[in-house]
Amino acid sequence: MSKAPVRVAVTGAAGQIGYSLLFRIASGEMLGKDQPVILQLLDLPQAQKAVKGVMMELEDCAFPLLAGMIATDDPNVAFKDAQVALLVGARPRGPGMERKDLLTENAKIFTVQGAAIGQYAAPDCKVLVVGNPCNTNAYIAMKTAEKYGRVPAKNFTGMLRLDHNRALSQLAAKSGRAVSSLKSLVVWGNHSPTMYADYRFVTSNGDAVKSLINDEAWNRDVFLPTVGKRGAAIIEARGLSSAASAANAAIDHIRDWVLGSNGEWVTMGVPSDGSYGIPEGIIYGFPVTTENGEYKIIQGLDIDAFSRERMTNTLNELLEEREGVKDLLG
Ligand SMILES: NC(=O)C1=CN([C@@H]2O[C@H](COP(=O)(O)OP(=O)(O)OC[C@H]3O[C@@H](n4cnc5c(N)ncnc54)[C@H](O)[C@@H]3O)[C@@H](O)[C@H]2O)C=CC1
Ligand SMILES: O=C([O-])CC(=O)C(=O)O
Repeated sequence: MSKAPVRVAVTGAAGQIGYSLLFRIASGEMLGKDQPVILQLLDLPQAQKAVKGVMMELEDCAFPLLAGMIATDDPNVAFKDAQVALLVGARPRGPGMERKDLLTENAKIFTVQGAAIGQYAAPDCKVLVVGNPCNTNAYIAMKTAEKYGRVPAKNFTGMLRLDHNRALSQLAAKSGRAVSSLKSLVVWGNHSPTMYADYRFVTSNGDAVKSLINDEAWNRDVFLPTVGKRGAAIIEARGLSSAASAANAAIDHIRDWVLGSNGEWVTMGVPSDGSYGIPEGIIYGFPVTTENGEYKIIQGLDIDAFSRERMTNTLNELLEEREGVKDLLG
């Protein structure tokens, strides 16, 4: 018997990430090749015509798994009974801006959407915030939804997977090992240049990649800045922020969360439970494994002085961002 469709809400459906994301969700790449989906597409009133155009193209693909679609400018409709919610819609940054410069402009979106999720989404809805600054936006949505006591705080996550994937590719190129052979990478903290891509535990076919590379200056002076500033480099090159790679990371994040990571570590921005001294509730990039629709933070990793300094630096930025939105959360 075929499975019941899963309702997937996607915001910013008319945007560039939306255009790279929706077709892959509808083709089964996110929730599995046997899982029908209903797409619930949210965008602003002025973007509804463009959303209709995207829906026409989705129709024209005749995806066997696409069991239905709606378009709306009303968050309460878009999130109704959603089991997965991808919060993409927000203003992207342009050249010369940092992601946190978007905070005041985008933050309000996430109080409204957090309230809609808190009231109308399925109680086990898995929420991924992509719109920047994504950690703090996820925090805002989580705190707002919390007031309704339905969707648990642990279900609100932010996207560090693009940073994780970027770091994997850089490590593969430097070590000469296949990207698929690399295990146990972590990206700690905020999705911003302060993030700490920690390659100390990475192995490739049983070999320690740090020893293979054997170049601490490369880690500090090339690897960390390249990964941290990759979003800006793409804006500089394309004139637009990354879209297909961001959509790909969103698919990876939700797929692993729902279908499991088979014991592999992946990076998710999740509300801290106090692990590694990160204050509870802060949405912070942690290494996790996922199984049966739940994530578990990897415990007991050794944190050396260099790592602690980096982890504190990115935490301090998140604390500052939290301070900046406290009035919104009342
Ligand atoms: N976390 C990550 O790794 C990444 C995050 N991003 C972020 O994703 C966001 C979207 O990027 P793009 O798709 O390139 O932008 P875009 O400008 O192409 O599309 C954004 C869409 O969101 C819609 N929108 C704006 N406010 C909305 C609201 N209140 N409700 C529903 N829809 C709304 C717009 O009408 C537009 O259709 C940006 O904030 C960008 O910075 C981008 C790349 C990676
Ligand atoms: O850099 C940006 O503004 C878009 C983004 O988050 C990324 O590409 O990592």
